[in-house]
This record gives sequence, structure tokens and C-alpha cells, in this order.
Amino acid sequence: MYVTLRNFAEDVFQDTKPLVRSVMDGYNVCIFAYGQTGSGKTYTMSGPGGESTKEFGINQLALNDLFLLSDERKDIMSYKIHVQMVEIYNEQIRDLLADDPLLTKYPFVVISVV
Ligand SMILES: Nc1ncnc2c1ncn2[C@@H]1O[C@H](COP(=O)(O)OP(=O)(O)OP(=O)(O)O)[C@@H](O)[C@H]1O
Repeated sequence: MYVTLRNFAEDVFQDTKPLVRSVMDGYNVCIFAYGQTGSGKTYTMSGPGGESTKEFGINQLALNDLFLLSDERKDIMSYKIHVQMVEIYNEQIRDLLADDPLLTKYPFVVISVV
């Protein structure tokens, strides 16, 4: 059973908002969507793909908030915002924003500690 998107995305975002905002204070933050196939990871993070803010997923809501914060602080701080989206699936790491499909796979590096 799914709850409606409006409540769902907003609720999840309200929970993650303080963490997302802490990036602007110099902390490292990772939002990690984990769950079985079909459980709604893509839907939660990207939304259903519409133009309205009600159809935004966590990605768009978070970026909106970061740009808002950046604008509020523009007189005291200058931010450069870079975005990276990767998927870990079947022990493969994929760059979800790469233009060239041949370059989407990251090499999987195994580090052994002796
Ligand atoms: N909150 C929701 N409201 C309505 N539909 C939803 C919701 N969450 C997921 N769905 C629908 O359920 C289906 C599966 O969701 P989704 O593709 O996001 O799953 P996933 O966890 O990313 O799956 P996979 O791991 O296989 O990529 C999609 O058709 C999606 O539109």
C-alpha cells in the first residue's frame, strides 16, 4: 500500500531536511535509498516526473532547498553546488547522470586490509 505522493515526499523530505541543510555548513551527507525491487526507491527520490513541485521527489526538493539557502546566504557565503547520482546494483556502481552509456560503470575497487 502506498500513501499519497504529496504527503509522502513532503514527509520524507521533512525528515531529511536538517541533514541536507548541514551540507551547507561543511558536513558530508549521503541520502541512501535502500529496499527490495519495486519498493519505491526511484519514485521516492525522483518523483513521478511532473513539472509541479507536488510531483517533486527528494532530489528536487533537496536541491530546491539548497539553492534557497544559498540565496539566503549570498551576502556572506558563496557556494558551488555539484551533483552526483550513482546506483549500486548487482555489485556494479553506475553513474546515473553520465551522457555516454559506456562511461556509466565505475570500476569496483576491492581494498584488502592486511
Ligand atoms: N509512493 C508511491 N505512490 C505511487 N506509486 C508508487 C509509489 N512508490 C512507488 N510507486 C510505483 O511503484 C512502482 C515501483 O517503484 P520504483 O520503480 O520506484 O521502485 P524501485 O525500488 O526503484 O525498484 P527497482 O529496485 O526495481 O529499481 C513504480 O511503478 C512506481 O510508480
